[in-house]
Amino acid sequence: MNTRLLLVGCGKMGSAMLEGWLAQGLKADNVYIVEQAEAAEKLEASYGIHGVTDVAGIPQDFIPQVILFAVKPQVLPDVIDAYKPLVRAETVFLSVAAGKTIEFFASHLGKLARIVRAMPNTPAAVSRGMTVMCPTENVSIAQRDMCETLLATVGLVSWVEDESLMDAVTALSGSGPAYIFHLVEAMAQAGETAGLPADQAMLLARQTVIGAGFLLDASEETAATLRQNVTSPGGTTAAALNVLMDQENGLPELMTRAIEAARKRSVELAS
Ligand SMILES: NC(=O)C1=CN([C@@H]2O[C@H](COP(=O)(O)OP(=O)(O)OC[C@H]3O[C@@H](n4cnc5c(N)ncnc54)[C@H](O)[C@@H]3O)[C@@H](O)[C@H]2O)C=CC1
Ligand SMILES: O=C(O)[C@@H]1CCC=N1
Repeated sequence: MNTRLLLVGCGKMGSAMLEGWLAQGLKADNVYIVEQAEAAEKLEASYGIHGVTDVAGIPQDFIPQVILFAVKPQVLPDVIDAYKPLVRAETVFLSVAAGKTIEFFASHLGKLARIVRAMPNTPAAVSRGMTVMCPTENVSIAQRDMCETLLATVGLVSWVEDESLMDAVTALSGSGPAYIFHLVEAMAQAGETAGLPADQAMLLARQTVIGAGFLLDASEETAATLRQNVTSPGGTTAAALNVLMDQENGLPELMTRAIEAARKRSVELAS
């Protein structure tokens, strides 16, 4: 956790990873963050990290091993060119921006830039993230290992060689936490419709999703077996699952449409 890190953008995703890394012992002194003035000051005050508002604020003798872009995909074209002077063999450019391709980074930073396109998710803040990465060929094994070590401290890591799969990854695990939070909202709403007071319905929905997640994590059984363990033949769960698992209008069909919409949006964000 002694990686020299330059983090560009520290909003919801950047701070989720940063909180996870600091909790795991990343030395604040090894981190520079480029952010807007107010955010940079807050980061300095709360974490003792070097916050700057511009690449020009980074000392010449700070040679980052990783430059992590965590700004919105839409602002990257205005931001990226300022980092071209930092291209060096010992520096990996790691991007978490949805949709932004390796070709986009190479076209701005040049062919010598070592680039890893990554897709994390916000549970990284509690070290339960899922990150998928895709490297350029010039990224050394040691640099792949360094990126993997960094992201593995805040969750699980997986790699893909085929970059086009990053759109599906983004749609599944990148956006996925939002689907689960919406599931909590939908269950609470349905509980209210079934007659429960709003705050009690939310308590039950939250704890059921949290408990199911913990059980899934602790158990060696598949999700299908854990589902079957709840389902008594002819009982209440079977009645609900008849609705949720309906071939035409059930959750699998709805989820397929939702994930396809997210995947298509990821493709669009490339341009
Ligand atoms: N929020 C999420 O769950 C996930 C987000 N991502 C990706 O992470 C990136 C950031 O997303 P969020 O954190 O959600 O957005 P955000 O809006 O919370 O954070 C972006 C940050 O960039 C800062 N910023 C804007 N212009 C800047 C500049 N010129 N230099 C430095 N910082 C600047 C903003 O002040 C803001 O704090 C996006 O590319 C998104 O696709 C990836 C995976 C999951
Ligand atoms: O919604 C987005 O575009 C980003 C990428 C994955 C999660 N949040």
